[in-house]
Amino acid sequence: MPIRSLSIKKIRNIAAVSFEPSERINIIYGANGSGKTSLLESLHFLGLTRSFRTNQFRYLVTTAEREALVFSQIDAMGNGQVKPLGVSRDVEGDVKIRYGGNNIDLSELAGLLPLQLINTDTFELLEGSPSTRRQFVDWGAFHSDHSFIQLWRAFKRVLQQRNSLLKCGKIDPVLRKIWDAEFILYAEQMTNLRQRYIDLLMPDFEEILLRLVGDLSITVKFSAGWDRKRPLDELLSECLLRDLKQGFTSIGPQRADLKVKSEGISASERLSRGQKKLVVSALKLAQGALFHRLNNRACVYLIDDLPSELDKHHSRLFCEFLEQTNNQCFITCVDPESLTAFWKPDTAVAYFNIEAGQLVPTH
Ligand SMILES: Nc1ncnc2c1ncn2[C@@H]1O[C@H](COP(=O)(O)OP(=O)(O)OP(=O)(O)O)[C@@H](O)[C@H]1O
Repeated sequence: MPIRSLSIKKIRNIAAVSFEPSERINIIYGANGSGKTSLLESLHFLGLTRSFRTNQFRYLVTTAEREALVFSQIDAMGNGQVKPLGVSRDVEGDVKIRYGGNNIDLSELAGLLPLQLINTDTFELLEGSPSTRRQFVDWGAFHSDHSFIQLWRAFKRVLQQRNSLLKCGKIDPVLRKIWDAEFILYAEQMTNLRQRYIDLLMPDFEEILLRLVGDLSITVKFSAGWDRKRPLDELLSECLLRDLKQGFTSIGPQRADLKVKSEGISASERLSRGQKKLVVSALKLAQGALFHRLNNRACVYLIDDLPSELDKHHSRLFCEFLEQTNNQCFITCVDPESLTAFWKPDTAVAYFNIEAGQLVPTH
């Protein structure tokens, strides 16, 4: 199990909370405004040094305090070797990440604690901009191939350079040739990894979707950001006049997307709220299943208000699926009774009641 113990300080209404979570299922329940989502936010902060609710970090830190801190003992590789992991960040944004007594950077942290979040914002995966779906694809590409992060960084640097040349309104042909050669090299390699990841993910997604929703026709197609049937250098040349006018590169991996459709129509237009939640959850659960197969490690799932939007039958199917995975789950809800009946007696389920930022183990 990844997280053995947790200590949270100065995050929203949580002044100080320490607890030992279950290796499998943790139900955190409490009234509105009690701190359930703040607890999930604290775990998200531990894994990614930021909130999922705000881009303004100072709002995550308890009012009138200067610094948020989450400290944990984690078995990152799932091999029984437990090491301390601590993340702190002050209101100015300065971050410290310590693992096993050493400072580490954000990409090392992301590798240690693979997190999956399912909350109301996850509808964005269907309804939001392509960048949300690129993040989804890149999470998987990052965790399934170690070269992806280098390629992504190299491509970002080339794209910035190319765009700043385009912004000048004219571009030296020799210079353009040099930058385009690099652009194409990284674009192709990065896109191959993204495509390969989606190809690997689809069988898991289809299987999980069938279990969660039954016979709902959903197709997921990766779109690279340009027509891959044609050479990218040709397309870049064709788009040059337009790109010079706009001051940015209009084709390439920075425009990649996932097209999710039901019966040929955009899933965001066609599906009900509950169906959307189940489709997004199936995508995220598929990522966890594939991650486990490729890395022999579990993910940490943060699921805010699991029962919302779902009827009892689908909540049960969701819980039954979670129960059969190896993931460590932190699930919030208002009423614990809405989830108690779903677990087998031998599943390690821990219940915690949160009241005004104070956590008490129950059951
Ligand atoms: N920076 C902050 N400092 C102190 N308290 C805060 C801060 N930000 C938010 N709060 C308060 O923290 C409390 C916990 O909010 P949270 O969203 O975690 O509740 P919740 O249990 O998830 O509620 P709900 O069921 O309504 O979603 C709220 O009362 C909120 O007003």
